[in-house]
Amino acid sequence: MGVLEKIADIEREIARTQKNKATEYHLGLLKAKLAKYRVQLLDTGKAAAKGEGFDVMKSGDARVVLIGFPSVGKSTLLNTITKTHSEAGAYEFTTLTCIPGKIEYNGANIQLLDLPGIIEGASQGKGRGRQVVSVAKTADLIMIMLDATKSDSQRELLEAELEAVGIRLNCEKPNVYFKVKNGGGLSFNATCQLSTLTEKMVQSILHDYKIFNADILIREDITVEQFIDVVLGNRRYVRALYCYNKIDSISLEQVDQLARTPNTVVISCELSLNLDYLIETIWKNLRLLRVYTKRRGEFPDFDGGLIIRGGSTIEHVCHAIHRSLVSEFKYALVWGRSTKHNPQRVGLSHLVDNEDVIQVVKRR
Ligand SMILES: Nc1nc2c(ncn2[C@@H]2O[C@H](COP(=O)(O)OP(=O)(O)OP(=O)(O)O)[C@@H](O)[C@H]2O)c(=O)[nH]1
Ligand SMILES: [K+]
Ligand SMILES: [Mg+2]
Repeated sequence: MGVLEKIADIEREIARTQKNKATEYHLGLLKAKLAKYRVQLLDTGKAAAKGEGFDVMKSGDARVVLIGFPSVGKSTLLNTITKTHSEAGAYEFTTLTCIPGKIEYNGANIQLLDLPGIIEGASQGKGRGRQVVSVAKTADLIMIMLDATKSDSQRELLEAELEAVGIRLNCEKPNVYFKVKNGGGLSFNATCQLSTLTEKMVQSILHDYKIFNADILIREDITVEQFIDVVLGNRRYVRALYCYNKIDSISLEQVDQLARTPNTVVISCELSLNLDYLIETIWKNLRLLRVYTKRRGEFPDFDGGLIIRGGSTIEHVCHAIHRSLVSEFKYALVWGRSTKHNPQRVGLSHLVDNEDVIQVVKRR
């Protein structure tokens, strides 16, 4: 009998078994068996050819990726906060590919990706682990979804899997200038006190990587690991939000404690608890800005607006309006948080802020 038939058999048996105290144990065994076969399905790639179903096109203003162990409620969340349907079930590995959904908030379209659950060893390729973590690398925000009823070790295990593929969560790229050259030896400088890293360590690390000529300028107190990250260069620095689901099944005290953890939101998909706050927090973590443009003598359209990344300038805004606008740009008038007085006349390099109103004046 093939894996698919075995799965179908067990699913049938689960369906016809009445749920009660006496059958609880039997059902538990069936679900465990089902999960085992579904992992086999993932490993052998029978569910989909290698990588198939994981190359979802980026769309919208930003991408949020759901990462978590099986059955924490990732698909249920997608079903609850987007119009897309992704199969959810009480057994592990219900989801086998990448399912995209869309959150509309504050005028922005945010892509939300549901993925198979990952297990310990995912980064080494267990289950669909490798594909899942490589999708995580493309995220603007990783949502680490956890089951509030399970032990907190799940959180560290997930972090370790993401670390192992070069994802760095909630930290900035180290402020280091590093450039490999063709000759001239190693030139090492630091603009600050270093508490662990020394010139000698840097030399021996670089020798290990067969780098003998390079300029190194360290601008902040970093660790050895951070320096190795800089040398390897293929690290992704991604923001992460921790989301504990199923708070309907734990005590109020426990909810309260989890909710106080940094970068954390507690929810219940089943009872629709705190979902608005989750979406608001996603928006904040993405650091997107909404700005409004207006023509001379007219009011801005506050229902429209442009969605841009935090840290954007007037030049970025011009590009978002029209490709050729920068070449015709004379100055811009800005009303809002980014200005000292309203309106303020600014140039292309002016940093905009959320809810700014912008009027671009062209050269004639
Ligand atoms: N009590 C409770 N159960 C929930 C909640 N959200 C989801 N569930 C249940 O958790 C189980 C797993 O849900 P899924 O959405 O399939 O979980 P998943 O993380 O997508 O699972 P995989 O795709 O298998 O990795 C289902 O039986 C859901 O009904 C919740 O807020 N509270
Ligand atoms: K599931
Ligand atoms: Mg799922």
